[in-house]
Amino acid sequence: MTQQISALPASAFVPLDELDELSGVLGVINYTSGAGDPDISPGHLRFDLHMAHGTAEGFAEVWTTDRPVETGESGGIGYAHDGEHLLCAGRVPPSERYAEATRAAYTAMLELMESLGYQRCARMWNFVNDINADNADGLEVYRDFCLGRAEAFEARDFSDTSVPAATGIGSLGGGISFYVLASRTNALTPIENSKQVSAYNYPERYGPRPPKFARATYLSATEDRAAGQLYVSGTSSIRGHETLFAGDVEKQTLLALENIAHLVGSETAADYRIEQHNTLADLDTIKVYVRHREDIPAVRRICEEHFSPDAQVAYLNVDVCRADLSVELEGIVHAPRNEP
Ligand SMILES: C=C(O[C@@H]1C=C(C(=O)O)C=C[C@H]1O)C(=O)O
Repeated sequence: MTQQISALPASAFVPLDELDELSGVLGVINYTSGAGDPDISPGHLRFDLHMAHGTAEGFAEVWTTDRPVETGESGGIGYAHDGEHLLCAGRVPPSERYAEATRAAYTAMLELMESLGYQRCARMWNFVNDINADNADGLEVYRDFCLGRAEAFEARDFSDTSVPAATGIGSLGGGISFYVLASRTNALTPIENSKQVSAYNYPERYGPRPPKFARATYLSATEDRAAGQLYVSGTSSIRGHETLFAGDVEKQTLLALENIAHLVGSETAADYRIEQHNTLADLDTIKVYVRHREDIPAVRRICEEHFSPDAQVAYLNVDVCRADLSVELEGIVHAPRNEP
């Protein structure tokens, strides 16, 4: 049903012990048992995130390309690019306060994107250790991170409607690790969910500066509005701007899925002149973040009722950006459905 289009980014999940057999690699993001700094010594970007409680539950997200890859490092940001897509990564070490270092690291990354000519920022992932803990000033670490990120985007003249799709999720160590996918020429459409307040418009009660991200982005290599890819941000049990069903992981999972179904579905697509009619069964390379390990079987059961049996799905036991959220999901619609 699906086919890969080489002008668009390609990614798949690969077991950690099968990484030797890869070719044509732009980047390998290891969801593994320890964090590291970005590494370009393999001739592609390699980045370790502390997202697994042991290597047995880890996996690698591998980005491939059929073009030659160049790598480099600038201001602590490691990168790999192939002339059309850039993957870059950075890390803010564990600290008592994060806003300033986050602003600096994000600014370095946005400057790098500009200097290399990859300004269409499609997707960002942010992994925040102790995300719900207070920093040294009593501000929640996630809110502290959001403050620095917002300042960096503003300093680089990113308007709210040009911020990427993103994930901001807990991690098990390493401070704040982040990586980004940006494009040189492909058309990028940021997408919002009409059932949710845009994150960048959240009221101040969620923190001094709102989280700057789009609910999804649509990336297309041609004029054909049916042929693009859809990057779905981390999505949770939020309607309007409020958390619903705190303490009920099953209801939270169902509402998060409903949010994604609406975001990828026909009604939203029509609003953005996207000629696709996706359902949850079109989502792939899905990550499901579950706060309490004991909830994973129930969440998995609900997910399996909605996703394609062919979809790659990874379950990670980490904290979520609001203390009252137990679950969050993200994924990519890699290629369009053939039927109208
Ligand atoms: C779950 C939400 O936000 C989370 C935090 C994000 C961030 O700060 O980059 C992005 C998506 C989600 O991972 C939400 O606000 O709906």
